This record gives sequence, structure tokens and C-alpha cells, in this order.
Amino acid sequence: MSETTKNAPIRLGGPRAYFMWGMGLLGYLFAVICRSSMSAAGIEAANHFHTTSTALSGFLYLQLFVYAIMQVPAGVLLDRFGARILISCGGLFMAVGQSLVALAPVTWLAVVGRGVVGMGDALVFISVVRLISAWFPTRQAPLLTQLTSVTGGLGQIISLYPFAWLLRLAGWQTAFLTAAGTGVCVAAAILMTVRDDPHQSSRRHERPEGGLKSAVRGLGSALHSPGTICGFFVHATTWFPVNMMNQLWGIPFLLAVEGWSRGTASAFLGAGVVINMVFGPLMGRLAGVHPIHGRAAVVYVSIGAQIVLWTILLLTPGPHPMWFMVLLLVALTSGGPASNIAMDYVRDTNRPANLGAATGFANTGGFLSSAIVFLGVGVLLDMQGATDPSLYTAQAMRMATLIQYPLWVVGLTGFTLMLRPTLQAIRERRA
Ligand SMILES: NCCCC[C@H](N)C(=O)NCC(=O)O
Repeated sequence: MSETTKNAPIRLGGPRAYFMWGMGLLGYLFAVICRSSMSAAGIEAANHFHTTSTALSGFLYLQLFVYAIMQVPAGVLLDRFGARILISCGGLFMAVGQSLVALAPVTWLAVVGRGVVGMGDALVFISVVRLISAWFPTRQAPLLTQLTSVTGGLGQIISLYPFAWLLRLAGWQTAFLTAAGTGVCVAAAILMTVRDDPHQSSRRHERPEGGLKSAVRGLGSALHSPGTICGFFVHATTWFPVNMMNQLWGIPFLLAVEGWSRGTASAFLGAGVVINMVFGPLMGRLAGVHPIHGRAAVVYVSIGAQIVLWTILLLTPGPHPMWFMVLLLVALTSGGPASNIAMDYVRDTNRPANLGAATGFANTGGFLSSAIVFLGVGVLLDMQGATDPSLYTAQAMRMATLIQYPLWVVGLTGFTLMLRPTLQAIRERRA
């Protein structure tokens, strides 16, 4: 590289930055397609493995579990090897996982395949967030993070329509092997084109001194930063209610408490995708322009609205008027984009060398709280004798969803305690 190029001022946020982000986004879109492909396969999956839909939900748990426990190691690896390597490896892992699902002669091998998909998936989102921090100015990064989340979410639509269509037309193996082949192409494209940092002179990640040990020490420093813990609480407190409704308990709740049909309940929850598209860019812009008061306001308003509307819902008899249910959906959906503000607190309070570990840690928050709620609702239903869906009464469902309140109390307390030192750190850094 010539001296001139080396000394040329680096332009953050220019066309090259958008290209790098676009490639990362491609990796994330593929990750979302893979994670939702099994549920999109629906009845075909049950038929293919000669099993029940309930047993198939085990696939979802495993994938989520692997994703969650991999976040911190993935973050440490991200600091060591960089986003380019991690997203590419993520794509390859997912390709291997999808191939196992395609070819598995027995169900347990497909379960392993889904675990491998979860492992690959875990490497991608935090790596794209890391690419954004490297390539865009601080003020623009929150918007790009939100756009990643919204655009990547479209992967679910790709699974539900083109992928499900291919599955019905060409069969199980062809559909899952096509997904696997796509993963290999995506990984190769990212490996060949992405550069982790505009300051690097080649595509090779300039590894920090001290090997993996020093990357693990970086995790220690990341945990000492108030913004990392603040981000963890933001992620843990904003997102679990909408995740609980979308992933598992929304339909049974709406059937039991509101007396809706399955079709109406699915359409209602599906409308959240559109609301998300509005909230994501709005919150991203606000979080970039008003890092001190704007971000905190979004978090408090989102959690506050969710608590108030859930409380009204649980204290008043159903069916509730549609305008009220729409308000509830808007409040619930705001939790998804609000959870991304976690990444903004992390980014603005950590050294670039520890950013992967810090982001990985914060990103476990919502997965941990979601896991507690997924399981807690089931346990509380069982304790009331509602052991199968035919026994889910409105009263049992209302009682079971009370599990959210202790999480809100812990999360809000943690966020409020960590907010002041986090804002102090942001102010100092910007001064
Ligand atoms: N539709 C909104 C989803 C919120 C995304 C969430 N903050 C998150 O952590 N995503 C990680 C991922 O891998 O998707």
C-alpha cells in the first residue's frame, strides 16, 4: 500500500462503509432465514420426522439455548478474529447445520443440525454491530444498528414464503440443501470482500497483542464498564414480552383471554412486523442524535407502556376493544427496537478492543429473560392444572403471565442504577 493511501483521511460513513454494512447485513439476513426455516416448514417438518409439533418446539429451544450460551464466547472471538472471519464462519456453520437437517436419517441428527445452526447464528448479529462501529460515525451507528435489525427481520418473510414454497415444490432435501449452498456462497462473498476496519491496510484482521488470553481479559474490562451492564439490563427488560408473545405464548393467550380465532391471533401478531419497521428507524435516529436523554426516554417509555397496558389487560375482563389491543401491540413491538439501544450504550462506553465481548454479554440479556419467561409461563400453567392447551383458561393464562413482573422490577432497577455512571462515561468520552 502506498504512503498516500495509508495517510489519506479515513471517511467514516461513506459508500465503502455502506458496502461493508451491506455485506454484513447479507450475513444477518441469511442467519434469520436459517433460524426461522424450521418453523416455516411447519407441518412438513412434523411429517418429515414423523413427530408432533410440540416435539418440534424442542428444536426452537435448543437453537435459542445454543445462541444464548454462545454470545459471550462469540464476543471474545470477535475481538480476537474480527467480524469478517466470524460472519463467514457463522455462514459456514449454518450451512453445515442446514445440510444435517436436510440429510439426517434420524431425528436426533437433525436436532444436532439445529444446534449447529444456532451456533453459527450466534456469531453474526454482534459481528455486524461491530462492523457498524468501525465503519460509521458514532452519531450514525444507532440508526444503522436499527436498520440491520429491521432489514434482517425480513429473513423471516423469506422463510415463510419463498423457502416454504421451495420446500413444497421441490421437497425437504432440496430446500434445506439450497439454504446450505446459499450459506457457503454468502460466507465466501463476505470472506472475499469485507474489511473489519477502515484503518486496516489489508483484509487480514490486525489481531490484538497477547492472543486469546488477552481477549478473555478484555471480557473482564468489558464487564467493568457500566455501559455493558446497562446494555444488558436494557436488552433483558425491553424485549422479552414481545418475544414471549411471538415465539410461544401469544396465540394460546389470545385464544384463551380474548376468545379470538387462531387466524385472527396470527394476523394480529404478524402486524408487529410493520410497526417494527416504523419504530426501528425512528428510535435509531433519536438514539444517535440524543444519546443522553433520548435513549433513556425510549427505554423508560417502552417498558412503562408495556407494564401499564399489560396491567390493564390482566385486570379487566376480555375480550378487550380492538383499539386497546392495537395499543398493546404497539407497546409490545416497541420492545424489539428499544432492545437495540443496549448496543448503543455498549458501543459508547467500551474500548474498541473489548467491544465484541461487551456486545456479546449485553446481547444475552434478552435471551436470558425470554428463556425465564418461556419456561415460567409453562410452569405456572402446570401449577394451576392447565397441563395441555385444551385446559388453558383465561384465568390460568392471566396468572401465568404474571411471571413478567419480577423481571420488570429487576430489569428496571438494574437499568436505573447503571444509567447514571453510563451517562457519565458517555459524557466524558464525548468531552
Ligand atoms: N425485531 C426486533 C428484534 C430485536 C433484535 C434484538 N435486539 C437482538 O438482540 N437480536 C439479535 C439477533 O441475533 O437477532
